[in-house]
Amino acid sequence: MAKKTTAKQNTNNGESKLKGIRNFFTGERTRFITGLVISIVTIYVGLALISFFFTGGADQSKIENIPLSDLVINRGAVENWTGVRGAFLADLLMNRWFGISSFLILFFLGSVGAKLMNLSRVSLMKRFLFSAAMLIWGSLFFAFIFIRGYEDTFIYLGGQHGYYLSEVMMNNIGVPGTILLLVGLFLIIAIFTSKRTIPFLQNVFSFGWLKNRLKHEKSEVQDVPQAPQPAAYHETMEEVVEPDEYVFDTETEMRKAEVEEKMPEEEKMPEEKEVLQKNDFEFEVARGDDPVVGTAADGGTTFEVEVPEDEETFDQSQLGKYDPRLDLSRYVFPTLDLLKFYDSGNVEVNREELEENQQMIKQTLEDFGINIASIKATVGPTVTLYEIIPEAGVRISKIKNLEDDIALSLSALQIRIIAPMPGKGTIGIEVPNNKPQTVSMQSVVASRKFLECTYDLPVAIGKTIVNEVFMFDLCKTPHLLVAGATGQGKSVGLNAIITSLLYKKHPAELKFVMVDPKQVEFSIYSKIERHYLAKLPNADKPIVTEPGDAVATLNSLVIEMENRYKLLVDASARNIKEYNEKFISRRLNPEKGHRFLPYIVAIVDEFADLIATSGKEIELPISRIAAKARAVGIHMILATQRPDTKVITGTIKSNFPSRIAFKVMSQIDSRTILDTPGANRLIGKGDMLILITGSSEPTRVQCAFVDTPEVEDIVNYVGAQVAYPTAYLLPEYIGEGGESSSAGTVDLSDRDPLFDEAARLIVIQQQGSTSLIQRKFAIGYNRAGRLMDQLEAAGIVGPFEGSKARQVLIQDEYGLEQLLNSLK
Ligand SMILES: Nc1ncnc2c1ncn2[C@@H]1O[C@H](COP(=O)(O)OP(=O)(O)OP(=O)(O)O)[C@@H](O)[C@H]1O
Repeated sequence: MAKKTTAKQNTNNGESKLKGIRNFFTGERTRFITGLVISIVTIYVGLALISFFFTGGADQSKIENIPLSDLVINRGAVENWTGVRGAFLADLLMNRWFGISSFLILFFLGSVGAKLMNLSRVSLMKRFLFSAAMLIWGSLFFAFIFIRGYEDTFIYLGGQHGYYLSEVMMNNIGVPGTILLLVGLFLIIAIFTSKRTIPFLQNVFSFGWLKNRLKHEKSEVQDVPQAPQPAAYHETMEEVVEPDEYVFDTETEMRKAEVEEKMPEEEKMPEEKEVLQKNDFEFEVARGDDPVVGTAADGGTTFEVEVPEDEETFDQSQLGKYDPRLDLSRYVFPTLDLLKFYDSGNVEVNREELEENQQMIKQTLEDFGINIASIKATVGPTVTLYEIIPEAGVRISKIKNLEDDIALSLSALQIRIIAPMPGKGTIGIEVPNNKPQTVSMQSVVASRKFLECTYDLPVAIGKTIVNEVFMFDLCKTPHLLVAGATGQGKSVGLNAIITSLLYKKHPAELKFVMVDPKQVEFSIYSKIERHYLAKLPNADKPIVTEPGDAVATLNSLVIEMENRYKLLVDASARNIKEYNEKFISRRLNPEKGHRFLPYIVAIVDEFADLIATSGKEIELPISRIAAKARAVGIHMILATQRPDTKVITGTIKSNFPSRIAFKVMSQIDSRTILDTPGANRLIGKGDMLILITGSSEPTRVQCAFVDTPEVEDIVNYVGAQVAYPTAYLLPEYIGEGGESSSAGTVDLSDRDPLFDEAARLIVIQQQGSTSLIQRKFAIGYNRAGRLMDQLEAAGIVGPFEGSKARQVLIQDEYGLEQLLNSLK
């Protein structure tokens, strides 16, 4: 047995070493260094090639037909700037291989270096195919052009490769055949390289350019007086229409189309023939494959006017794909070394503990008259699952009732019985390990499962009982309710969710709305305001901490949701993914308000406090977002310490099918969150039950641990990089009373008319409660909240204290009247 354990440990050690080696080679640092080395080598070879043009002749006799080993001994004798190795390499590449096309090898190597250093995001496969094709073509081309001069020069511009190839071609298909082959190959390469090639060729082959020129000349010769045109129209046309140098360009076409649209109706009358003639070529281009359509007889009505109006026909795909990351194209994702490594990724197995526990479980059950047919243990990071098969005839409910007895016999704080295990035909007993292991965020973020996942909003939150990384797609969840008693790992869990997303999503693709009434949980993320946060236009802080601002922000999110729906309908897209795909392929017109839509994840911490202070006012936007926002990429995470039914109401529950429960104090709380007991039997410290929409049973997961210094390192890393000019601005929300939402400072010179009355009420009642003001004066929450802010600014009440009423700082009416007088 001992041998077996040692063997297993050895295997584990071996695996973790292998993992370490793999991590080393795939790590950010290694990639960067490799990229740097490749770039330096590229520059060196580039210098060798350039030098070859000047020194190749002198070096020729010294290096030709001499092996490199002999040359190295003869160090220093060559003139090439890069020494004997450079001279040899340049001679090899230039003369013996591909000639001057060899620079394309450097082009590809440079691209590899830049990609590894994260300086560019080109597709290496495309670069490789382009470089390889042009290398062969270029070599053949230069050899063919300069074939006569080969004997008289030290430099073979096409290299020996091109020289032999062009000789073979000329012998087989003759000079004209070789020229045609070269032209054909060049055009094929150009077609694969640029989307503009085909329209360009269509224009050339249909002699469109010639017709344009003729028309242009004709109109000049006829010298027909120009119809009066609006200045703007005239100027723009001159800028856009250059028939002589005409190249197909959809962007230009669109601009022309707009100009046409701006034209007053009478400007388009048939008598202004020259205008139409001037525009004739536009129809031709719009239907490049059908030159007949573009005659003046068509009346010049179709393309220019219709395209901008009909979203379906808007198509700028010739411009290539829109890159949403372009603004922050240098953005570098946080590296894995910012996270701490707490565990080896492997669970340590304590055989003695396992056997002892098995024995005790068996014994306890036997004491209650339950015999077991078999027992099997699966060791997780913090909990071990013992699966038992009782002998025939045992009632399951009987075992379920023994939770406390088994816990007592195992001296365990909490055990959880799952009877029966879904889909397994066994009964599971989860027992906490004596030595629980911390699951580091590093181990889940660096896992292959996470790195290779293709979820839209991937969250790797921890490890299951079988030590597998547990992941879910927030897009599918689509909203999440997180609950757990204080100190059981809720904040760490929220940070783990945010961290996962930061490791996978570019700032262009994701924005967070953070609501944090405790004021301490999310303040750390302020540093990434201009990268990842969304806020109200006039909010001075990116993290929402005041209930009034929370109401305004969530209502603004509802407006954002509605706006996004309008865009989706306009684009005939069913969801944000389809919409963004259309936008990226430039089939949506930005001038009609279309834009790339980032996902928005709204995280509301201490939701219970907000419900206590704002009640329906906050519940309403939350319910609307939860019910509808999924399709437009807005997802919500609600977290609360107090999972009672007043907070997690039926409406909230029905809209949040996915839930996470950390340890809670009672079975009732567990039922409130998960609809089943069990969360009360968790062991804390990140131990949780996750119910993801679609699954009937919650999964037990040990939450990954991410410490505040780690989060700090990540936000510092992100925050130090180039950012957008501002946070993502949500639409302005006009609150009750017609005032716009504001999180700015309070102006006491502009007090609410009810200010004095409200102050008296608060001081007489000695209760700093917003809802009291609301009730007494029959006003909405927003106005009451603003009044409370003014009372705070005047020093009548203390600061916001979560669910508790504010402290009243003025003890009697006399003191208050004095203060009110001083404000006048
Ligand atoms: N996943 C985890 N792994 C290991 N330890 C954890 C984990 N999560 C939390 N802990 C421990 O529990 C402590 C409390 O966690 P956390 O601050 O997340 O609790 P909380 O539920 O947010 O509490 P509160 O609601 O009072 O803010 C942490 O400081 C840490 O020591």
